[in-house]
Amino acid sequence: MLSVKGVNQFYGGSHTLWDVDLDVATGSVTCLMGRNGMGKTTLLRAVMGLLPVASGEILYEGRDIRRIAADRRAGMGIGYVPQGREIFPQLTVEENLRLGLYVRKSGQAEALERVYATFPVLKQMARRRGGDLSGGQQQQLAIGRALVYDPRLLILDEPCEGIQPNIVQEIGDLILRLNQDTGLTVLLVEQKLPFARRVASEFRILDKGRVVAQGAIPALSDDLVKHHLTV
Ligand SMILES: Nc1ncnc2c1ncn2[C@@H]1O[C@H](COP(=O)(O)OP(=O)(O)OP(=O)(O)O)[C@@H](O)[C@H]1O
Repeated sequence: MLSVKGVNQFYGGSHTLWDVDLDVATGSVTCLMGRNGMGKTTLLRAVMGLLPVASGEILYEGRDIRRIAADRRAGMGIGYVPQGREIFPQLTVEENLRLGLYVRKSGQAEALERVYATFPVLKQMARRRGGDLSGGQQQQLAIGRALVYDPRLLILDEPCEGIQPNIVQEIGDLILRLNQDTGLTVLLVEQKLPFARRVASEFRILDKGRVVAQGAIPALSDDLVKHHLTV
Protein backbone atom coordinates (compact mmCIF):
# COMPACT_ATOMS: atom_id res chain seq x y z
CA MET A 1 0.00 0.00 0.00
CA LEU A 2 2.81 2.35 0.98
CA SER A 3 6.33 1.98 -0.31
CA VAL A 4 9.11 4.37 0.62
CA LYS A 5 12.25 3.82 -1.43
CA GLY A 6 15.71 5.26 -0.89
CA VAL A 7 14.49 8.39 0.89
CA ASN A 8 17.04 10.93 2.12
CA GLN A 9 16.03 13.99 4.10
CA PHE A 10 17.99 16.91 5.51
CA TYR A 11 17.23 19.64 8.04
CA GLY A 12 19.59 22.30 6.66
CA GLY A 13 22.99 20.62 6.70
CA SER A 14 21.90 17.83 9.01
CA HIS A 15 21.29 14.51 7.21
CA THR A 16 18.33 12.97 9.06
CA LEU A 17 17.00 10.09 6.92
CA TRP A 18 19.53 7.88 5.10
CA ASP A 19 18.34 5.79 2.13
CA VAL A 20 15.22 4.75 3.98
CA ASP A 21 13.14 1.92 2.52
CA LEU A 22 9.83 1.18 4.22
CA ASP A 23 7.05 -1.07 2.96
CA VAL A 24 3.63 -1.13 4.57
CA ALA A 25 1.51 -4.00 3.25
CA THR A 26 -2.23 -3.59 2.75
CA GLY A 27 -4.07 -4.84 5.84
CA SER A 28 -1.03 -4.73 8.12
CA VAL A 29 -0.44 -2.81 11.33
CA THR A 30 3.17 -1.70 11.03
CA CYS A 31 4.97 -0.22 14.01
CA LEU A 32 7.87 2.12 13.38
CA MET A 33 10.17 1.98 16.39
CA GLY A 34 13.40 3.56 17.55
CA ARG A 35 14.83 5.68 20.32
CA ASN A 36 14.16 9.40 20.57
CA GLY A 37 15.53 11.53 17.76
CA MET A 38 16.10 8.65 15.31
CA GLY A 39 13.88 10.11 12.56
CA LYS A 40 10.49 8.44 13.08
CA THR A 41 8.41 11.63 13.09
CA THR A 42 10.48 13.02 10.22
CA LEU A 43 9.66 9.94 8.13
CA LEU A 44 5.93 10.16 8.87
CA ARG A 45 5.89 13.88 8.05
CA ALA A 46 7.69 13.18 4.78
CA VAL A 47 5.08 10.55 3.89
CA MET A 48 2.34 13.09 4.63
CA GLY A 49 4.00 15.77 2.50
CA LEU A 50 4.64 18.05 5.47
CA LEU A 51 8.40 17.92 4.85
CA PRO A 52 10.22 17.78 1.51
CA VAL A 53 12.62 14.92 0.83
CA ALA A 54 15.92 15.36 -0.99
CA SER A 55 15.74 12.08 -2.93
CA GLY A 56 13.88 8.79 -3.16
CA GLU A 57 10.31 7.75 -3.92
CA ILE A 58 7.14 7.63 -1.85
CA LEU A 59 4.59 5.37 -3.53
CA TYR A 60 1.03 5.12 -2.25
CA GLU A 61 -1.13 2.49 -3.94
CA GLY A 62 1.52 2.40 -6.66
CA ARG A 63 1.55 6.13 -7.35
CA ASP A 64 4.46 8.46 -6.57
CA ILE A 65 2.95 11.10 -4.29
CA ARG A 66 6.00 13.27 -3.66
CA ARG A 67 4.63 16.18 -5.67
CA ILE A 68 1.11 15.93 -4.25
CA ALA A 69 0.26 18.53 -1.57
CA ALA A 70 -0.37 17.31 1.99
CA ASP A 71 -4.10 18.11 2.00
CA ARG A 72 -4.59 16.22 -1.28
CA ARG A 73 -2.83 13.20 0.24
CA ALA A 74 -5.56 13.19 2.88
CA GLY A 75 -8.16 13.18 0.12
CA MET A 76 -6.41 10.17 -1.43
CA GLY A 77 -7.15 8.16 1.72
CA ILE A 78 -4.19 8.77 4.02
CA GLY A 79 -5.27 9.77 7.53
CA TYR A 80 -2.72 11.35 9.87
CA VAL A 81 -2.77 11.77 13.63
CA PRO A 82 0.28 13.88 14.51
CA GLN A 83 2.41 13.61 17.62
CA GLY A 84 0.93 15.80 20.35
CA ARG A 85 -2.50 15.48 18.65
CA GLU A 86 -2.68 19.09 17.39
CA ILE A 87 -6.35 19.57 18.03
CA PHE A 88 -7.66 23.14 18.19
CA PRO A 89 -8.21 23.89 21.89
CA GLN A 90 -10.51 26.89 21.34
CA LEU A 91 -12.81 25.09 18.90
CA THR A 92 -15.52 22.69 20.04
CA VAL A 93 -15.18 18.95 19.59
CA GLU A 94 -17.63 19.06 16.69
CA GLU A 95 -15.83 21.98 15.04
CA ASN A 96 -12.56 20.03 15.29
CA LEU A 97 -14.22 17.04 13.62
CA ARG A 98 -15.73 19.23 10.90
CA LEU A 99 -12.23 20.41 9.99
CA GLY A 100 -11.52 16.84 8.90
CA LEU A 101 -14.73 16.73 6.86
CA TYR A 102 -13.83 19.37 4.32
CA VAL A 103 -11.97 16.84 2.16
CA ARG A 104 -15.20 14.82 1.72
CA LYS A 105 -17.42 15.74 -1.18
CA SER A 106 -20.47 13.90 0.19
CA GLY A 107 -21.75 11.92 3.15
CA GLN A 108 -20.52 14.40 5.72
CA ALA A 109 -23.34 13.93 8.24
CA GLU A 110 -23.06 10.13 8.04
CA ALA A 111 -19.28 10.30 8.49
CA LEU A 112 -19.72 12.43 11.60
CA GLU A 113 -22.28 10.00 13.04
CA ARG A 114 -19.93 7.06 12.38
CA VAL A 115 -17.18 8.81 14.36
CA TYR A 116 -19.64 9.51 17.19
CA ALA A 117 -20.66 5.83 17.16
CA THR A 118 -16.98 4.84 17.42
CA PHE A 119 -16.30 7.39 20.19
CA PRO A 120 -19.51 7.97 22.19
CA VAL A 121 -17.59 10.25 24.56
CA LEU A 122 -17.04 12.71 21.69
CA LYS A 123 -20.77 12.87 21.07
CA GLN A 124 -21.41 13.60 24.74
CA MET A 125 -18.80 16.36 24.59
CA ALA A 126 -19.61 17.68 21.10
CA ARG A 127 -20.14 21.27 22.30
CA ARG A 128 -17.22 21.37 24.74
CA ARG A 129 -14.00 23.02 23.72
CA GLY A 130 -11.22 20.69 22.59
CA GLY A 131 -8.90 22.19 25.18
CA ASP A 132 -11.25 21.13 28.01
CA LEU A 133 -10.92 17.41 27.17
CA SER A 134 -8.59 15.00 28.97
CA GLY A 135 -5.46 13.79 27.15
CA GLY A 136 -7.12 10.50 26.26
CA GLN A 137 -10.27 12.23 24.97
CA GLN A 138 -8.12 14.60 22.89
CA GLN A 139 -6.36 11.59 21.37
CA GLN A 140 -9.74 10.08 20.49
CA LEU A 141 -10.73 13.42 18.94
CA ALA A 142 -7.52 13.51 16.88
CA ILE A 143 -8.14 9.94 15.66
CA GLY A 144 -11.82 10.76 15.01
CA ARG A 145 -10.80 13.79 12.93
CA ALA A 146 -8.64 11.51 10.76
CA LEU A 147 -11.38 8.87 10.45
CA VAL A 148 -14.08 11.24 9.17
CA TYR A 149 -12.67 11.02 5.67
CA ASP A 150 -12.56 7.20 5.61
CA PRO A 151 -8.83 6.69 5.17
CA ARG A 152 -7.49 3.42 3.81
CA LEU A 153 -4.14 4.07 5.50
CA LEU A 154 -4.08 5.57 9.00
CA ILE A 155 -0.78 7.01 10.26
CA LEU A 156 -0.46 7.62 14.00
CA ASP A 157 2.52 9.26 15.69
CA GLU A 158 2.84 8.04 19.30
CA PRO A 159 -0.89 7.72 19.99
CA CYS A 160 -0.30 6.61 23.59
CA GLU A 161 2.05 9.39 24.64
CA GLY A 162 0.91 11.03 27.85
CA ILE A 163 -2.37 9.18 28.31
CA GLN A 164 -3.70 6.97 31.09
CA PRO A 165 -3.26 3.17 30.92
CA ASN A 166 -6.99 2.42 30.55
CA ILE A 167 -7.21 4.73 27.53
CA VAL A 168 -4.04 3.18 26.09
CA GLN A 169 -5.89 -0.14 26.27
CA GLU A 170 -8.92 1.39 24.53
CA ILE A 171 -6.80 2.89 21.75
CA GLY A 172 -5.15 -0.49 21.21
CA ASP A 173 -8.60 -2.14 21.03
CA LEU A 174 -9.73 0.51 18.55
CA ILE A 175 -6.74 0.06 16.23
CA LEU A 176 -7.23 -3.71 16.24
CA ARG A 177 -10.96 -3.35 15.60
CA LEU A 178 -10.50 -0.90 12.72
CA ASN A 179 -7.85 -3.14 11.20
CA GLN A 180 -9.79 -6.38 11.58
CA ASP A 181 -13.35 -5.15 10.89
CA THR A 182 -12.76 -2.57 8.18
CA GLY A 183 -9.40 -3.67 6.76
CA LEU A 184 -7.80 -0.33 7.60
CA THR A 185 -4.01 -0.42 7.12
CA VAL A 186 -2.13 1.24 9.98
CA LEU A 187 1.36 2.71 10.28
CA LEU A 188 2.19 3.90 13.77
CA VAL A 189 5.13 5.15 15.75
CA GLU A 190 5.07 3.71 19.24
CA GLN A 191 7.77 3.40 21.87
CA LYS A 192 5.78 1.26 24.31
CA LEU A 193 6.83 -2.34 23.64
CA PRO A 194 3.82 -4.18 25.12
CA PHE A 195 1.50 -1.97 23.06
CA ALA A 196 3.50 -2.54 19.87
CA ARG A 197 3.61 -6.29 20.47
CA ARG A 198 -0.13 -6.43 21.11
CA VAL A 199 -1.32 -4.24 18.24
CA ALA A 200 1.23 -4.53 15.42
CA SER A 201 1.73 -7.32 12.91
CA GLU A 202 5.01 -5.87 11.59
CA PHE A 203 7.85 -3.78 12.99
CA ARG A 204 10.53 -1.55 11.48
CA ILE A 205 13.35 -0.07 13.57
CA LEU A 206 15.03 3.23 12.75
CA ASP A 207 18.44 3.94 14.24
CA LYS A 208 20.13 7.27 13.41
CA GLY A 209 17.92 7.71 10.38
CA ARG A 210 18.47 4.24 8.90
CA VAL A 211 16.23 1.18 8.90
CA VAL A 212 18.31 -1.35 10.84
CA ALA A 213 15.79 -4.15 11.47
CA GLN A 214 12.37 -5.23 10.26
CA GLY A 215 10.07 -8.21 10.21
CA ALA A 216 6.91 -9.74 11.56
CA ILE A 217 6.29 -8.78 15.18
CA PRO A 218 7.20 -12.22 16.67
CA ALA A 219 10.72 -11.62 15.25
CA LEU A 220 11.16 -8.54 17.48
CA SER A 221 13.70 -10.27 19.73
CA ASP A 222 15.03 -9.20 23.11
CA ASP A 223 18.38 -8.74 21.40
CA LEU A 224 16.96 -6.21 18.90
CA VAL A 225 15.18 -4.43 21.74
CA LYS A 226 18.43 -4.22 23.72
CA HIS A 227 20.50 -2.97 20.79
CA HIS A 228 18.11 -0.46 19.25
CA LEU A 229 15.29 0.39 21.64
CA THR A 230 16.29 0.41 25.29
CA VAL A 231 17.87 3.61 26.53
N1 LIG B 1 12.46 21.04 12.49
C1 LIG B 1 13.66 20.51 12.71
N2 LIG B 1 14.80 21.18 12.41
C2 LIG B 1 16.01 20.64 12.63
N3 LIG B 1 16.21 19.40 13.15
C3 LIG B 1 15.14 18.69 13.47
C4 LIG B 1 13.80 19.19 13.28
N4 LIG B 1 12.91 18.25 13.70
C5 LIG B 1 13.67 17.21 14.13
N5 LIG B 1 14.99 17.47 14.00
C6 LIG B 1 16.09 16.56 14.35
O1 LIG B 1 16.01 15.44 13.48
C7 LIG B 1 16.30 14.23 14.18
C8 LIG B 1 15.11 13.28 14.05
O2 LIG B 1 13.99 13.82 14.76
P1 LIG B 1 12.56 13.12 14.79
O3 LIG B 1 11.64 14.02 15.53
O4 LIG B 1 12.19 12.69 13.44
O5 LIG B 1 12.90 11.84 15.66
P2 LIG B 1 11.93 10.80 16.36
O6 LIG B 1 12.57 9.45 16.14
O7 LIG B 1 10.55 10.99 15.91
O8 LIG B 1 12.08 11.17 17.88
P3 LIG B 1 10.98 11.38 19.06
O9 LIG B 1 10.62 10.02 19.49
O10 LIG B 1 11.76 12.13 20.07
O11 LIG B 1 9.84 12.16 18.47
C9 LIG B 1 16.62 14.64 15.61
O12 LIG B 1 18.00 14.74 15.73
C10 LIG B 1 15.97 16.00 15.75
O13 LIG B 1 16.65 16.79 16.68
